[in-house]
Amino acid sequence: MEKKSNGVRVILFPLPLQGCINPMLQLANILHSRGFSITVIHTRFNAPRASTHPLFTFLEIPDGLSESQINDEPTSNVMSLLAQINVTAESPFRECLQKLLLQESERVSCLIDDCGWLFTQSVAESLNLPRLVLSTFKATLLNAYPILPRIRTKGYLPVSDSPYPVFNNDWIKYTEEPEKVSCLIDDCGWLFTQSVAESLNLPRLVLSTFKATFLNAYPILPRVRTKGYLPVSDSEAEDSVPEFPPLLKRDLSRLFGEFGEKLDPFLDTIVETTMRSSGLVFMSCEELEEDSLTLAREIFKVPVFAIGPFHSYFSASSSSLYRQDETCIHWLDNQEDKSVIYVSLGSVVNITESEFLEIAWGLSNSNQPFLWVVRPGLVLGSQWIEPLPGELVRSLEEKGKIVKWSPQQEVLAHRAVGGFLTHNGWNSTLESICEGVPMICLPGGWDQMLNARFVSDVWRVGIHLEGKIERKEIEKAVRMLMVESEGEKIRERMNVLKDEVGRSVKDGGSSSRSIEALANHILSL
Ligand SMILES: Cc1cn([C@H]2C[C@H](O)[C@@H](COP(=O)(O)OP(=O)(O)O[C@H]3O[C@H](CO)[C@@H](O)[C@H](O)[C@H]3O)O2)c(=O)[nH]c1=O
Ligand SMILES: C[C@@H](CO)CCNc1ncnc2nc[nH]c12
Repeated sequence: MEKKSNGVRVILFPLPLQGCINPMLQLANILHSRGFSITVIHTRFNAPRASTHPLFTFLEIPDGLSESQINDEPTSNVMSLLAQINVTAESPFRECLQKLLLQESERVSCLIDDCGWLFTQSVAESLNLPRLVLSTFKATLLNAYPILPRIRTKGYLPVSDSPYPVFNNDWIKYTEEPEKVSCLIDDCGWLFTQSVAESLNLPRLVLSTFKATFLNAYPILPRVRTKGYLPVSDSEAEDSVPEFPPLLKRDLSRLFGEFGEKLDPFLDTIVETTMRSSGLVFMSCEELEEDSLTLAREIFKVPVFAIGPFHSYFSASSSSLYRQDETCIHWLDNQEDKSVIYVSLGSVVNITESEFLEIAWGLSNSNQPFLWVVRPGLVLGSQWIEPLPGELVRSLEEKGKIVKWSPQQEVLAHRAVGGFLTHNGWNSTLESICEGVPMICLPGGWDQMLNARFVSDVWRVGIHLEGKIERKEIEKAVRMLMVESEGEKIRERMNVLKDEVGRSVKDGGSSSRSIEALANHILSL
């Protein structure tokens, strides 16, 4: 897939959340494999690890967050963090981008080097750089170069073969400078980037890290909130939201959380700036949501590219912000095929202590082996797993393994994993589909509510817990998915979906074609 540099640089600016950094770096890998050079501008908070991406240039900007916010990892209270950083990161971002574009305008005009260098002309030509030669000899001598070989062989002298020196071309990388910065691609959660890009005359593309169906709902979410569906009565809980299928009314309160009308100006800005952008990129594909992608074109009236999921080519684990506990892979190696339920609620969802205990008892009682990511800070008011009583820890350790952070994609790809109890963040949902792992859905809020509905009600590749974090329900769902015949049917449907999505990223598949179109679009900007 690797292509020669095309002399065009793209600037990426992820939101500083694990769930947003992963798709942005996936996009970076995809574009780099098509010949684009990549610069990633990022905040100090949740800075991606540059060392795992040596081919990209990373530029850090200050973000105005306090030391305690930066060190209080992992992220909690996403909405307020985003509200704050969307104010404080604006001018550092503008300055950084301005400086970058200024450098670009200082073009390198030519190379002047000594006539004694043998390789510089071809190097310069291959990079389209004019070359001038400096002779440090009297012109008479250089003039004689064409005839010197003839003089030497004329028989005036006895001569030995002179070996040619070997030159190392490694340092020619310096000429990567005269390239064009073609556009900015940043997260749909940034509110100020469209205006900054416009003021600098730089085209901007938007990356949605959500399913297209969810971004499509932004224009109507304020109306859905005020429509009077909330609070939802028991008799209406199962009804679908007419404006927003396949969402159910019972999903609405968790979707909006405590933010209410404070969300409206964000949603307005995002819709309006996306419409002014030069294009919209989704980490998604036609096979998963053809209708929503068509609708996105109608709503936002910009070119839309669905370019994923490319997880099988570029693992999301490489952009992990936290140290991954590799011992889980060894542990999985000792488990039977498709016997393990993997449990993870992503990087931002929080649960209460009692919910935590219910999950623990549910897993323990299910009698299935499990691998459970308990992120430090997952349980409100606790550092890590202290709320678990000692006897429970011991019984958990017999059957399962608890880690702080896993190499999730490798885990999902492991032959021993047969199910995923997930919060249905869009990344986790896609990774699970790519590896053909059926799910148990426990969404925490926001887009997760919608993703879970698709998994359980539309694609029917998972079991929905319907928010019941109760030991009996969890035990029942785990056994249903992992050992009962119902689980077998779900697994079969998941294998079909996995294959469809897998075809999309192969040569000629819809995502591959869409990447081609995106690359051409960027080159035309
Ligand atoms: C807990 C854990 C996570 N991960 C990786 C897997 C995923 O690529 C990524 C988590 O992304 P998501 O599954 O989308 O979840 P999350 O961090 O909640 O993501 C946020 O951003 C997502 C994309 O905007 C949203 O869909 C979610 O609702 C939002 O909360 O981190 C690991 O590699 N190891 C881990 O142990
Ligand atoms: C439901 C809450 C956690 O309890 C996560 C919402 N997650 C998010 N909320 C808003 N913008 C986001 N961009 C990426 N993720 C985002």
